[in-house]
Amino acid sequence: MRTSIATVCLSGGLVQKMYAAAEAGFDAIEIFEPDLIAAPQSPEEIRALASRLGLTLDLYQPFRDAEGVDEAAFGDVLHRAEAKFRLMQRLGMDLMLVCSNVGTATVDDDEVSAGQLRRLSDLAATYGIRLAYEALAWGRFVDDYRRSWRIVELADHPNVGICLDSFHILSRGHDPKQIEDIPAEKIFFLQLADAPALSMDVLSWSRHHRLFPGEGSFDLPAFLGHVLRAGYDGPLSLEVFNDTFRQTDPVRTARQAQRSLRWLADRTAELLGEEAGPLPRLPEVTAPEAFDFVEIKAADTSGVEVLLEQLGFDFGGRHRSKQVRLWTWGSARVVCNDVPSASPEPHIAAVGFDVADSDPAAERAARLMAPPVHRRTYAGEQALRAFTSPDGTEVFLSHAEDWIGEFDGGVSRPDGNAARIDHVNLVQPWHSFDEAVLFYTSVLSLTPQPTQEVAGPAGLVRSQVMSSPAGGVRLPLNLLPNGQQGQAQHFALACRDIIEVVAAARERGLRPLKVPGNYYDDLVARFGLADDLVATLRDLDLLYDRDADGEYLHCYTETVGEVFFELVERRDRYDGYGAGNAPVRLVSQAG
Ligand SMILES: O=C(O)c1ccc(O)c(O)c1
Ligand SMILES: [Mg+2]
Repeated sequence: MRTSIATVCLSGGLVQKMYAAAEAGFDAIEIFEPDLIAAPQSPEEIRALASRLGLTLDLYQPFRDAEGVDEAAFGDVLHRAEAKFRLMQRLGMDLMLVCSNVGTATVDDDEVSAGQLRRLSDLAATYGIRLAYEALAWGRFVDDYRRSWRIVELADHPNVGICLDSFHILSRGHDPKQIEDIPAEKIFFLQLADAPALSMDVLSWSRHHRLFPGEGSFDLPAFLGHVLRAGYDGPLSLEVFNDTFRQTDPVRTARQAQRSLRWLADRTAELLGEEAGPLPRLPEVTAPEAFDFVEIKAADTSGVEVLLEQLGFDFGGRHRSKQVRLWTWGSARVVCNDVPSASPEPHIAAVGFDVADSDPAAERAARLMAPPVHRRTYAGEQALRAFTSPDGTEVFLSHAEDWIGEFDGGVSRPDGNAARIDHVNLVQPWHSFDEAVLFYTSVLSLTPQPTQEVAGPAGLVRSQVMSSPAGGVRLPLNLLPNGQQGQAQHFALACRDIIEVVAAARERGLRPLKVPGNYYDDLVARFGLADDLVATLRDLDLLYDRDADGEYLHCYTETVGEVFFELVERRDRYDGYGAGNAPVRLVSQAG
């Protein structure tokens, strides 16, 4: 599998982009013309650098407004093209992308467009250059790959084929299955991009919001499956126009891009089975169905430990060699760590996921270029496998049975209300939110749920949950408004009877986050709950939600440093997070 990336995906100057692409292991790049024009290096220097870096220059793009024009205008097109063919010769390149006319087309006639592409191909052939014709989703007349293919077929020239771009096809809802009817030798190039589901004009969607495969909501494995079934064996090239990636570290973006292709190849191979050919597979990992532990770090974790005890956790002992203490409540395990770290404030530093088999899971993470975490272990201690996620939280692949004996704690008291970790909510920096979605999708096989937005007093909070098929692991990723980062990560503990748990916790001194009276008046109006239930909710500062699947009762603790806790009780098959209550929480927390 040859991998390629368009320079438009990365920030920086052309040379910087090339170093980043090479560093991330790409075989090739597409040169996006504005990058070359702005570069201080000559085409010969760029060519030599590519060769030194082991990159091939696979596509020069884009050449615009070539076809569907009147004869006078077409003379100018040939003139403009010839200058580009000369430039491509200096670069040592032989494939140019011609995108469907968006600006100057006046003739809506396939025969005319085909004739012009044929003449352009004749000229290209004299320079040893081939043309890949791409239907842009907003093309003036040609905005559908089936039409661009018909025109290429009519042009009937060995130097013209088509370029397929997943964005233009999937954003318009065009059926990609008919790609299989195109002869492989006529698919000259393949560009891949994902995108979030948005309802907006396709041009703005394409120029600002494209994502790497696995980060959005297009079905890229199915799409690539059709292209490979057609027999395409050229490079898989990423072409992602994205406002965030244009301003973040190109080396990191390029690695993220390479990770996305490795994930995509694996998913497509899975889908195609025998037909997949030489697509590289990743070691298989079944999504974890339980959290193993959460680690909280702080210069002083005592405030957190007081809260844990009030909630109902038992002290699970000190670690044999490390300065960490364990707290347990049912299958919920929290490790408190006083070792100095990035922030002195209490924060979630690590999350352990109970994966069925940690060796292949770790091998898979390594193949996906997840940075490994090294922690000192002593003789007789379990060397746990861990990787750093994009936001810096360490992700452990672990089983409590393997490490719990390293703590000197006693047995927890029996508790009919024993909790388990229901979800862990991690705040994401704005520049790595999409990368985090791909990280958890690819490394842990979690599935992204639809994005939600919640209004808080300081701005909108964007939230996307990554979850396992049976809902045992739920990982809401939150993007906070500007200036609110570094605040308010939390994890939720699910119990059987929250009313009993909160009443007991209050006896131990817990003060849940205060909920305003207006909220309970509204609950009565919305759900018509019985008076005594509303009185209990009000008394205990419990929040409530209900949908067709069941009910959700929950409450929050106050925030200590950067963390707070949530208690939840899911009734029946309720699968949400009380999103409607989030504005109330956010205002209370802003206090
Ligand atoms: O947005 C554009 O103009 C544009 C240019 C070249 C492409 O390959 C493409 O998909 C979009
Ligand atoms: Mg394209």
